[in-house]
Amino acid sequence: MSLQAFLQELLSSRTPLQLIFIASTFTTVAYLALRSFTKRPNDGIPLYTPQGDYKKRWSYDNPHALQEAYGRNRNSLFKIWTSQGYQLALPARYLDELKMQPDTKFPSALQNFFIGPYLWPVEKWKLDYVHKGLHKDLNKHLPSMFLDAKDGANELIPVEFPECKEWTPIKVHPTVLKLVSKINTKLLIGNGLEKNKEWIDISASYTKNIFLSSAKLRVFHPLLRPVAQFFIAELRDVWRCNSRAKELLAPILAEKQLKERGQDYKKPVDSIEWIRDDASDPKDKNDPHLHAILQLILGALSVNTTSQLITNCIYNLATYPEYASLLRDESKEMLTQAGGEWTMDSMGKLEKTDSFIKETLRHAGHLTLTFQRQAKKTITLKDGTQIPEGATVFFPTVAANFDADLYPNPETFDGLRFYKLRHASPENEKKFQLTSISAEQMQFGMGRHACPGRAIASHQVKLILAHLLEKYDFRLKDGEGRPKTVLFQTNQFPDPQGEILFRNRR
Ligand code: HEM
Repeated sequence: MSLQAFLQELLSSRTPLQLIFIASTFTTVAYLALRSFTKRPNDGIPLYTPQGDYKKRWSYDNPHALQEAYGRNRNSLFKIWTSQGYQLALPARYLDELKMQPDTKFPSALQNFFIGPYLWPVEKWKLDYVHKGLHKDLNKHLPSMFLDAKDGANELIPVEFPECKEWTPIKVHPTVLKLVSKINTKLLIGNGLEKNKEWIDISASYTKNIFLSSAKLRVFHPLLRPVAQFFIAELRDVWRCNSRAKELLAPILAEKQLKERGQDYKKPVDSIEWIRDDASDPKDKNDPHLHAILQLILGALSVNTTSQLITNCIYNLATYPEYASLLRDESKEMLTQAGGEWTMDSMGKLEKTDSFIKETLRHAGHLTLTFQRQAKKTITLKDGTQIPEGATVFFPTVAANFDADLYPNPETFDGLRFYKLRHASPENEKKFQLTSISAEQMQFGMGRHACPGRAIASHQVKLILAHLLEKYDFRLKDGEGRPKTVLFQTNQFPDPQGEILFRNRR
């Protein structure tokens, strides 16, 4: 009998008095459990509590709450209440010392953030195959990935974006999400899966469901989650997608095994192969259940991040029309120089476009904090400061992004901000590119677990923007401002319903 059926049976056969007893016992246990969950650890690290209703602010005003906290404590470690319990915010000066700490001491806390065991029923360490495979192989194969991304953009943009003879409203985020979902499936998995509508639908909806499932699970104390999980609709959807993805990947894995026995076999370049190569447990190599979960996680890390950035860029092109012609001219010039075909080299010359995208990411990155790590052992820093065993730490990226000492007039959208910084001195050339990482530029994290996909993401965003700029003019709808940014906890999403007017260029 399933747990849900058991609970229904239990409740339906009780008298009203017994039901009152069960309900009050459950409430008391939940109350005591929640109290223990929100108890502040006594570790001597100063606590900062943002003004007003700080719990509500964490969920709905997170960027400003973090900016306020950072403004008062930017040079020291401080503790802050988060929806995952108390965590430690790092000052920028500790990042260099911490960035390459080994996983045995200081692993990424991304899995904890998602409360992985409820979403992904596999041994926890096996989820590491994703980032290990990508760090090792993705950038090695960047040239062939770039060709796939280029072909994908050429072929699919005309399919996903309509002809617009007159000004036509387009819901930007769902359109871009579908496009990126197809291109990423083509370049990361291939094997025809990019043409499978069901896979594309799963890949496009998975991220939303894993975020919502973990946000809802977090409301419950860990002791209550084994029961609560069955009542979360989005989590049931995650399980359904996991098992459907397994069925869709099984024939691809079977075909791979068959083909590799052939004499002229040439191993294809795709992320399934990178994971198969790295699988230290031989039975994982062809396990469709494990591969399904790993591919869905990879999709979640790559599809939504990239499509949110492209959506925000389009919102900004419509809001600040002065940039459209500037970027269009740049892209026309570089494409002509390259003989009419984009190459990785010519993409690298799109310096103004690179700056515009980076400024968009500074203003509206998908996460307000990055570099989330968990101390498995107490870490003593060079200045004697201790990060206690078990503590989760993060860097308040959104606060650094709006720090006036780092970025003058931080609220102003200056699409050429990083272009100007890049040309301020010869040694700045490499420091202020979209994919550059430093304590002032933490949108892709830092160190051992910094985003391995940022180079391909950068190419993809530029390719898609160059195509769209060549084909369309953009503007906001009459009387409307830029579509808003939706905030929830540490996430910032471009309005998924936002519409922009597109018109074929004349
Ligand atoms: C605009 C697009 C993207 C943004 C803003 C972004 C941002 C991030 C951030 C903030 C992290 C955590 C870094 C840290 O904790 O230090 C991360 C991790 C990761 N990203 Fe990206 N990402 C993007 C695109 C991609 C793409 C296209 C891929 C794959 C092709 C990808 C694969 C990954 C993986 C595998 C990790 C985990 C790395 C690890 O734990 O070692 N990302 N990304």
